[in-house]
Amino acid sequence: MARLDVTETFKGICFPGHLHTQESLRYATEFKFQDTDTLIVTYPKSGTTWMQEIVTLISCKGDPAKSQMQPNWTRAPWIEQYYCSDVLKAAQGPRLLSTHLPYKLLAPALQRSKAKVIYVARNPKDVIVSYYHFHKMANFLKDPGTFTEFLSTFQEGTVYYGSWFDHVKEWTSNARNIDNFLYITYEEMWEDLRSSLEKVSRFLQCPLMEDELSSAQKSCSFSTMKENSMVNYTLVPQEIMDHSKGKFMRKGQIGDWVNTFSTEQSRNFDISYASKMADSVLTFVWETKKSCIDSESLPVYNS
Ligand SMILES: Nc1ncnc2c1ncn2[C@@H]1O[C@H](COP(=O)(O)OS(=O)(=O)O)[C@@H](OP(=O)(O)O)[C@H]1O
Repeated sequence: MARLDVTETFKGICFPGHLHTQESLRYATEFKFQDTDTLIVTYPKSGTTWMQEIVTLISCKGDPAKSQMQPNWTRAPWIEQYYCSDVLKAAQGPRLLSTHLPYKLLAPALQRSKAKVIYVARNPKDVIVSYYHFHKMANFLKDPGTFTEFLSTFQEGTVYYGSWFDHVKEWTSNARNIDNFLYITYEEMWEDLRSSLEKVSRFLQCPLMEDELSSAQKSCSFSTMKENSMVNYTLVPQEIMDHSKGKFMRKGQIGDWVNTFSTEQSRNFDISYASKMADSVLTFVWETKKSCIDSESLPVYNS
């Protein structure tokens, strides 16, 4: 199967050619979800790997040995990536799946099942900074140029996987069309990991005992995951991800965008955010545990 070339798109969106083919993207849009599936949905750099680890640890009752048996990309494969169908042939029991695809590409397939969906969102300014650094260390992504250039491409929505604005708006505003939908933010997980683990375990109907919860919390902390080769991508060859240029588990912070954005870039982004999100029924408040409030006020970012 031919990998996508640099200029090739699928339904108007570009994807990293190293991981995608036209067939793999079609496979995802026609995916046969099972009612027992759990699907983690994220825009890139929003906490995908973290949630993959959290769900794995919840399903193995906090046992770190079990969660360290396989790398995250086979434990919770991205359904749009070319190797997914092979990985799933060997899958046993309820499946944990991941996707960065926008809602409109997955809706028909998803609505035919009662699969559980966990949507993780993150402050877009932190997403942009994380995404920018990822482009610099992942050799299979095109050169992002300067931060100013990348910021402008991100705002135009011509980055890999398309517009962040459309992704968040479409998934959250269509949540009611999905039977089992959990919305959670990176910031919420960061501020209170234990409560977030409890929230996800309740959603998965897989309650944890106190000691299991403590063990899971330790294993999915940033410091533990940074050293865990099953999630930190150090198993990936250097020609694909060059860890001498930057780490996949980079900073794991909230509000760190202030160290990269200039005051003017931040102000311009706020204006662009306000106009692009104006038609959303939701306002995303990143600094509180509330996932959404009324649509009147501007977003509040962590600073
Ligand atoms: N446990 C934990 N705690 C806090 N932060 C964490 C954790 N695990 C992953 N991360 C951070 O998540 C960022 C990577 O996001 P994704 O996993 O969504 O990336 S990807 O889309 O799968 O490439 C990336 O963020 P940045 O550090 O800001 O670059 C990771 O460091």
